[in-house]
Amino acid sequence: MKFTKMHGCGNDYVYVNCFQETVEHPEEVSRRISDRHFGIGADGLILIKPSEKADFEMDMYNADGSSGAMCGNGIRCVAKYVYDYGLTDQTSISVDTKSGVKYLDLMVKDGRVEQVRVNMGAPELTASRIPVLSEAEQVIGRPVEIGGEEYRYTAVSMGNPHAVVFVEETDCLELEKIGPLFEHYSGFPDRINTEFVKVLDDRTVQMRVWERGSGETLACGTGACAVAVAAVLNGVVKGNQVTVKLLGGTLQVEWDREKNLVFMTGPAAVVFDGEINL
Ligand SMILES: N[C@H](CCC[C@H](N)C(=O)O)C(=O)O
Repeated sequence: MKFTKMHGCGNDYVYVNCFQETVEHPEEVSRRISDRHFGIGADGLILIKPSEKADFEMDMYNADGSSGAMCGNGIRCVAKYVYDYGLTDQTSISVDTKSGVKYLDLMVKDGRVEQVRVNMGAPELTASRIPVLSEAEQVIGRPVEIGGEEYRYTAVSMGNPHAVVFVEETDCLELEKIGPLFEHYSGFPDRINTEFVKVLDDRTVQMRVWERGSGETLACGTGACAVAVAAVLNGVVKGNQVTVKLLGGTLQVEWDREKNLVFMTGPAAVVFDGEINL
């Protein structure tokens, strides 16, 4: 199977051009190739497919083989792939995902995509639709006890579920301990992606993330969007543009309140092309 290894802010996936390749049992393939010792090493697998509804389709799998409904860093890399590898010459494209069709603007320099701006759609705040179990209609800064500790979290879906927790410090967090406790908490029926966020100033936050199905990653695009929405809702930033610093890079997120649309802008990079016998 031919593949291209790419990353968005260090959130790295194996990309397969399914206009040319056929991938049987993608869940199993994702588990195998994601292993950083016995496989290629990645946070998961992303298939780039033809689509009836959009210019392309993104079919994303986490490292544990579970299907991901949306992937912010991944969709920026899909945009870079289809332009740089000649599947399109358009700089505005649409990509269908399990969370609907997304619209992207590609910023090209010397014939290659450097940055991508993604219309990530509207944030979902209704608890039952995220889903999180809560007696409240929306979960904004509400208490939850997980692993014997109390946290305050804000629940946001960007097509996939997120729990955003504001903390004093992120560096000292033992994510490998608390991450799985959040991911598998009974109050999150479909599991959840969890972001731990430190506010740096009234426009900037830094975050770490424990991703559903992949563990700690260096960045999470949908997570950065959920964090920006949660920061505005909790009043910890001014305005509606947030700079989100992640371990692997920085994303710019804007929540257009009139249109209720979230826009994420960030980089995408190719690491190498390869071929693997599965
Ligand atoms: N782990 C996520 C999918 C990948 C999201 C993340 N890598 C991003 O950039 O948005 C989930 O199961 O919902």
